[in-house]
Amino acid sequence: MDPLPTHIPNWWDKPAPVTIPDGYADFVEQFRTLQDAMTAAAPDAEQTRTASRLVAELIEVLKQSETDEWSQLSGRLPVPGRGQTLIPVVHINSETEHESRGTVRFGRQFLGGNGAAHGGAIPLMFDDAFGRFANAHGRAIARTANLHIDYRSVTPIDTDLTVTLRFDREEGRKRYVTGEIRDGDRLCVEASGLFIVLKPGAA
Ligand SMILES: CCCCCCCCCCCC(=O)SCCNC(=O)CCNC(=O)[C@H](O)C(C)(C)COP(=O)(O)OP(=O)(O)OC[C@H]1O[C@@H](n2cnc3c(N)ncnc32)[C@H](O)[C@@H]1OP(=O)(O)O
Repeated sequence: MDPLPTHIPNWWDKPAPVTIPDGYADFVEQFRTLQDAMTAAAPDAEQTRTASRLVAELIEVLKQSETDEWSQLSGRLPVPGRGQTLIPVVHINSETEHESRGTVRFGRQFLGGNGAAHGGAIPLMFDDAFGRFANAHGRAIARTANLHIDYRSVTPIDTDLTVTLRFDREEGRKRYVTGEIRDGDRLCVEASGLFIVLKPGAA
């Protein structure tokens, strides 16, 4: 068994504190709604031109504050989903160092087909949720080594689903986590992941 490193100098240490402007969390949520609306829409030519012009304006506004990875707001915010508009948001309702319980709702942007969530959105959700949980509660920083997903039944979009994550065990630098998604009592997904604590100096 590898000894745990005593210090983990890595990219997690790099970001400087940021100031989150008023309204930023609402903007992030609006952006997610935009992605859902985009997916659900069937605009005519006039609506397409209008939407395209407005998105071009939005891009121009955001590019005015373009910055490097260590100064951007997305990905490190104390708002649901850390301001990551690509990732399905898990809202945590209760958490201990061993178990985390919450909800997720796959919006229209995550549609795979026929009302079911896209099979790729589900591991994306678990990688982020497991990653946050495996690194929480004072644990040293670890990265995903593997992720296993069993699609037990259809995961519906636009439905509040329960998410459970469990920190199963730690063996040296290896952390094993498991999880599931349920629609009511019905099991939709079972997942497991291996996270490995970075070696000293690993980037
Ligand atoms: C607060 C912040 C909030 C932050 C909130 C954050 C939320 C976002 C989180 C997202 C998380 C990610 O997506 S992270 C990005 C996706 N992951 C990556 O890019 C990782 C790429 N891979 C790597 O960097 C590396 O392979 C590592 C770090 C995973 C492991 O490399 P290493 O450190 O050199 O480890 P190594 O010595 O080879 O192996 C150590 C032990 O693990 C085993 N091992 C290694 N890889 C595997 C594997 N895939 N499957 C099984 N076992 C494995 C080895 O056999 C060995 O076992 P034994 O001989 O000791 O028994």
